Amino acid sequence: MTAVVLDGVATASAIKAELAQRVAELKKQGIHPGLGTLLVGDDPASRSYVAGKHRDCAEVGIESIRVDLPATASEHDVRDAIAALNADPLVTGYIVQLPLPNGIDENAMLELIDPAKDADGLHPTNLGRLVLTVDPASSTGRPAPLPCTPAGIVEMLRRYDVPLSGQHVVIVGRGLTVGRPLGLLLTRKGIDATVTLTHSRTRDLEAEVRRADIVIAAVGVPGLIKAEWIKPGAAVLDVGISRVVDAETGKARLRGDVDPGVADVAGFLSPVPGGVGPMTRALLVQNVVDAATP
Ligand SMILES: Nc1nc(=O)c2c([nH]1)NC[C@@H]1CN(c3ccc(C(=O)N[C@@H](CCC(=O)O)C(=O)O)cc3)C=[N+]21
Repeated sequence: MTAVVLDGVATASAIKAELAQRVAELKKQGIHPGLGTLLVGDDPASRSYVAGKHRDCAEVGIESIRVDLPATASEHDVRDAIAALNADPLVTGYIVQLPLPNGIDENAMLELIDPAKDADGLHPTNLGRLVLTVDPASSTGRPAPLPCTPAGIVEMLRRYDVPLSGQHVVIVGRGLTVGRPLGLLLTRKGIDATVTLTHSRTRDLEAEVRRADIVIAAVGVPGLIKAEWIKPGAAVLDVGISRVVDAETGKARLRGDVDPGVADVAGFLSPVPGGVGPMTRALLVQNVVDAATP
């Protein structure tokens, strides 16, 4: 058996085409969404992600405003940049690219973001709203922005008709941007998955993964999830991105958390690259467009 590939590039393109139409309508009403990015330091991976986000904005027809600070920037400099983004009327939503350099308190910086401009859904107010909203159908007012990777994962599963209600999802990794908010999102009413949230101290990871209808791996350990761990037909979504040097070619390449042999056992596979990464970016643009929509 060979898994159906969950194609994040094609799915993200479809979402961006829908967003481009919404943006054209907004512009007719004089509303111009704009994404700001704040990048501190010169990590090449972070640079390439930020560049991708600006390309997506151009594709959808929204402005993007890029703020880059050197690796030597102080926490005070970062605070000033965040205050400027909060005040800039051209920036209707923005992100602080993580990780920040050592010595800068990430959580303290996230708290400084204006929650109304929080395109990543990582301000404590918006994370709090994610916790508070068990049933989105019964909540009133503007929905809080969702963290982009969890939202992208759910959107991908929806568009491929992978059932979630009552299904057992095993998440590998408890990080701020993926595992923890994803567990909250998947257990909402209307989605209704059952979630096991595993991490580096989980006693028997293999045994947990074997029980899963859906496995979502977001830890950054190349090849951690083995084919023998996967229930035949299960959906496997790879969210890990590690840069490794290929033993044969000597070139740097991307490796996910999922061993390639999983493709022979799984029913669905979201690969790296070309899976959840592009979906994350599409849902970021969606958050910006949503925030600008009256
Ligand atoms: N505040 C904040 N928000 C984030 O959403 C955020 C962040 N910080 N820090 C880092 C992670 C990582 N992340 C990715 C987004 C897209 C791809 C992506 O498009 N990946 C392509 C390939 C990219 C490549 O070739 O390097 C793919 O998987 O096909 C990857 C990684 C967002 N993150």
